[in-house]
Amino acid sequence: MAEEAKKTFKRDKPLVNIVTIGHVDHGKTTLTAAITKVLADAGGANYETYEDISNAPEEKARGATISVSHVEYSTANRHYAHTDCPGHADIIKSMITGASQMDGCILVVAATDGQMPQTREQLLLARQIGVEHVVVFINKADVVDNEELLDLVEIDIRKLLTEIGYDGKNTPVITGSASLRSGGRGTVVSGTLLRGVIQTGQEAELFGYNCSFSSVITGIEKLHKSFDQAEAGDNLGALVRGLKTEDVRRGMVMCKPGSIKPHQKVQAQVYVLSKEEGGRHTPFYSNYRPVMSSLTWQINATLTLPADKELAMPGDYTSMTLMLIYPMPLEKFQRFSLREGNQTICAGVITDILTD
Ligand SMILES: Nc1nc2c(ncn2[C@@H]2O[C@H](COP(=O)(O)OP(=O)(O)OP(=O)(O)O)[C@@H](O)[C@H]2O)c(=O)[nH]1
Ligand SMILES: [Mg+2]
Repeated sequence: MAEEAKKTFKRDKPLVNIVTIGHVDHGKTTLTAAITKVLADAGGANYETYEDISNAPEEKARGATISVSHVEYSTANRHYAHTDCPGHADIIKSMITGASQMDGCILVVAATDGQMPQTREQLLLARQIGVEHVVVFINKADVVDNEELLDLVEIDIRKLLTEIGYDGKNTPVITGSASLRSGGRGTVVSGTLLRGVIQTGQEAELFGYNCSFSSVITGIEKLHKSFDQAEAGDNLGALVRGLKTEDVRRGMVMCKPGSIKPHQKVQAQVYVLSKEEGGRHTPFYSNYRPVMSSLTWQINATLTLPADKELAMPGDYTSMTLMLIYPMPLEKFQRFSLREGNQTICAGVITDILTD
């Protein structure tokens, strides 16, 4: 199929030779497959699966045996011949012995590891053999929920690029997840199943932040394997149809349609952490506006103390009303905390849902 596909491409655009480089297991082949998938949906490629690419034949080039795969695709302005090799040794061999001069490389760096010795070595070689252009893809962002860590990886790579002689400041750096490319099939949402059972084929609703979407679960993945069903307690990725990546936001809840509703105003019982427990040193009053954090969301909420309570002291136990800036997934008996900067100042539980 790949051979046939190549014949159908018109050579009416400039041809660019590129190669994926990066440390072992950082996701070069997954990204290569993802690019063909996304461009296949746009009409510029034939989708080549991870297996198509990784089972590519060995090749003899200038005396060395290299396990190498070539894929081709087109964008609006260019036609690409993309080389992907497994592991450090094959990448090095292919860059040195390969028949065509590489115009550019995609440096894949897993956010979970950051820069590794082979990242540096391959980038240095790319520079030495005259590869002019580099695009960095910081991969596996789906398993890093710390924005600062992603920033650090980016800063570190820019530093490395500059050190090696590339324009580290202006090199395009893209952060994402090659394995969660959604291209047409839907979007993968990840999280923990809190209760019940889900099965593929079931309808689901996603909501939060004043948005709500109806969808169908078309796939369930746990530890990189596919399943038809998942149970409470499972950490999973669910492929949901018809949603775009930008529709989904951390903190949203996916549930059986109508089973949980968003609410904006609640009554709660709250324990105000004492100074010794890391809480505030001073009291707070009604109309105070901390960040409310529950499940996986965090948003601002305005609190109102009971009429007979002028202030809440560290160490107090009090009821309060909370008005959130958006309706969010909230249920009676749900736990939450109130924060101020990085500091937890109250721990609470919802005792009632209120309507205005
Ligand atoms: N969580 C997560 N896993 C990923 C992502 N991309 C790739 N992986 C996983 O990382 C592992 C390695 O991915 P590959 O694409 O084989 O990595 P590679 O860089 O081609 O590895 P070599 O060819 O052996 O050097 C696989 O188990 C992938 O499923 C991602 O975006 N997120
Ligand atoms: Mg590979």
